[in-house]
Amino acid sequence: MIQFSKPNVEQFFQTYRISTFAISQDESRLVFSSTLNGKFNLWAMDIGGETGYPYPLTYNDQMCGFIKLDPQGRHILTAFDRDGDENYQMHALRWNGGEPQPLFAGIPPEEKHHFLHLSEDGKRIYYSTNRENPNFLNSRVFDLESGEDRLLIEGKGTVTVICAVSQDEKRFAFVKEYANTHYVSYIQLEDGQEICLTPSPDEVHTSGGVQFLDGDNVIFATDYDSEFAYMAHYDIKERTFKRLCEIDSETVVMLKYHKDSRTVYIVTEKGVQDHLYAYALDTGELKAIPLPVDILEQIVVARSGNLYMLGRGAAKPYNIYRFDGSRWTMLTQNVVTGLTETDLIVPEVITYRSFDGMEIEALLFRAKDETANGYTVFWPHGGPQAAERKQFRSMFQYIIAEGYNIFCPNFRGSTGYGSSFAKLVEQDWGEGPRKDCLAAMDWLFEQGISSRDRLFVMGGSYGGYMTLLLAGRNPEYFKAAIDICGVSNLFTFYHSVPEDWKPIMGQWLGDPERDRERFIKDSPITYLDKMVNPLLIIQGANDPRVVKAESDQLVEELRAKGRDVEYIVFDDEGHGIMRKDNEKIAYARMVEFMNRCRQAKIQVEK
Ligand SMILES: CC(=O)N[C@@H](C)C(=O)N[C@@H](C)C(=O)N[C@@H](C)C(=O)O
Repeated sequence: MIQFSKPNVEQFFQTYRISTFAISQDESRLVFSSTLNGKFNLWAMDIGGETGYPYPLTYNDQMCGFIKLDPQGRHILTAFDRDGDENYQMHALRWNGGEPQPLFAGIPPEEKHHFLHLSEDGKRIYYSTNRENPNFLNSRVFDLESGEDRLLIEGKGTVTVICAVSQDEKRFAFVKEYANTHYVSYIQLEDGQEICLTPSPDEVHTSGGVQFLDGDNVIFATDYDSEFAYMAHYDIKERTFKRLCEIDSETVVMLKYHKDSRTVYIVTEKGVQDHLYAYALDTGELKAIPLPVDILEQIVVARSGNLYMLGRGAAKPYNIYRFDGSRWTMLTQNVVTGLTETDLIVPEVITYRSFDGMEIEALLFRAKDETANGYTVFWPHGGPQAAERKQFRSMFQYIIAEGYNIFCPNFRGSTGYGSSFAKLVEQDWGEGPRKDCLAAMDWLFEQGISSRDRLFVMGGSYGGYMTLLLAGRNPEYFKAAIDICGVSNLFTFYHSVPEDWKPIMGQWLGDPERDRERFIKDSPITYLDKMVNPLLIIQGANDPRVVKAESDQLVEELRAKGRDVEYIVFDDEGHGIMRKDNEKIAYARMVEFMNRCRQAKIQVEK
């Protein structure tokens, strides 16, 4: 029989990313933002038949923040940033695409818009912006016909964002954010009165995802007085709060209401996987809907009741699906060219005990016997209040096909394991989570999966920070490390984050004056002398979250000491690597770097 050679980096990157999508009101047209031609652009597919063929709508090669189709099919509303700077600015496009037209003329490059809602008649856009209020944001309504742009909600005290609009556009919901684990939703009434949706705004809790059932009733997700967020109801007339639907050990992360059938679609997260349910408002019946993916990124409920979903799985790239009440149809055929799902690796979900007895969940991807090289890549995730989940990553599948195992611990601070667990990283970036990583490495050694000579550490953003901190404090545990846009210095990071993150920095990370000693202890740059393992550092020049200076300062210091540091900067990237040509360069360099380090004799004191 013909023997095919093993897949190379090219093959894994024939898949594309999809970041968001929209469906036309008559469900004949799907518009999505994707790297189908290598860089993010908008694409359309006519899906009146069972499937369609994608055709391009833009050629500006930029990420978009949202897509909204005019209900009468006159135009498309969207927002683009510039090469990863995350300053998404609203634009309109002709229905059949072309050159995007800015909605606001002459605005500065640092202005950004978060779209929320387009009125039923397609005339008014509700959005939040940093214009005139860079730290706390303002929410406004822009009239597309008259050009009037009116202030609705002024952000005061902390970041404040509009999150729902009643059907008659007289009442608005907005959310005040104090931390990733503390945000509170309110309703603004016609007379300007503000009503908190939970019994006490002073209790630390989350409440968000508000949906108006009608002018007087809203549903939302909250963890008020609970470890896991549930669906709650608020009656504005009666001023009453009620728990409506709780699902054991699952966190409600998204709600979508379908008015005609009085059904709420509930998305929950539980550890490394998502779940979907249909909840009947009139009977309280809750039905699980089996999913064709592990992770749900976005759902849209059409007027007909059809569900559209963007999702991915451990061995399934991003795809958009339609659910007609009985079966899912994959509308975008995004697969790894030439491979089947059985050629790809799905992870085992394992648990291990950490230094203080806490149980930690982790994903273990094992390379196939025929390709395994005996080495393992240890991947601390970003966020830090995110989790590594069963989400397709071309990079992972490529590295595994090259023979490496990958291990991803959901250390304390990860989401999906309850509110208290997520809070454990707050103001403790470098101690508890790092010790969870060391306990995971010890577990890998005890199980015979890896050893100190056969382990690499690699991560992005907070994961890059943890990689660098481990390299500085515990270099004897592994051979070499790869940092992708990681924080190197908590003092400079604190001052360089986007202006609208500043109100939450104290709760999230701490205060550089009050917590000076801890900032020094938890900054990787404090440990230059011990940072002796070879390092590969990758950075986007336009990253607004972890700015390039974070990588520059570390590279400069280490090179001055004569250390083995490779440094790659992508001029057209922001926080992470999004463009396919850059992905191929970066991931091929990672594998080359690890292959080189495997051969080299590296002396780290054990
Ligand atoms: C609400 C919000 O945006 N909070 C931010 C402070 C936040 O948590 N951002 C993270 C998603 C993030 O970008 N963190 C970096 C450091 C990362 O690890 O990716």
